[in-house]
Amino acid sequence: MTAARINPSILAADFANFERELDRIKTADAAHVDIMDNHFVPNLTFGQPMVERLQEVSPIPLDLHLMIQDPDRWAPEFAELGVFSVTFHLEAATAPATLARSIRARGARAGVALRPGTPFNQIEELLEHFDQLLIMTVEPGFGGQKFMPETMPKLRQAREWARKHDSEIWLQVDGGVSEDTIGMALEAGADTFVAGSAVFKGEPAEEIAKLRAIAAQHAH
Ligand SMILES: O=C(CO)[C@H](O)[C@H](O)COP(=O)(O)O
Ligand SMILES: [Fe+2]
Repeated sequence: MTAARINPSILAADFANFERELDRIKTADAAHVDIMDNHFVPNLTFGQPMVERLQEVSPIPLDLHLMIQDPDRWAPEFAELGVFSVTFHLEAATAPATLARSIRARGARAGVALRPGTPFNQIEELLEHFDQLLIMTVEPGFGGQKFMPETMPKLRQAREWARKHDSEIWLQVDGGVSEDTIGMALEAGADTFVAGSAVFKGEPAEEIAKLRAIAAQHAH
């Protein structure tokens, strides 16, 4: 497996200083941007003008996590902004495979996310259309929640699927990822790690390096 990717979530950053905060995580692989619409989840964050500006100032690629209703309508517009990846929730989408094609056609990687309660078999048949699968390890909506180990069997199923299909799909986990929990997700087959509070609780560059070091140990 290639080296683990660490994507800090700017949901845990200082909202008054995004340019500076993005600079503090420049050693990461991508900045994870949580888009919430106060309908799909009970929280509200950023819209397109904000993403457009983040895209201009960020030294690293943007990894968008859309926690919104009607992604069929909005995800292509976000992809249009030139971001690295756009992930929408399966539970909110009407035509997931068509949407994946439309995201890719705009030059972004297409991702699909599953809530903790959504089983793997609901995405299995469609997974070949995606570049990345996001397995939520908390209920989407808020940072700082506790990692749910009960989502690990689903991650194992996804890793097994990738092996069987000789697929290079990235398997991402998001929610409660820290020095204490990243090992569990690595063992279950994740290769991309979103961490908000764990990165911004201290000096981000140091916290990113710690997570990378743990991942490197697991690789051997
Ligand atoms: O999608 C999310 C919440 O819905 C965030 O990306 C996630 O919660 C990251 O925060 P933390 O690492 O603090 O759990
Ligand atoms: Fe997220």
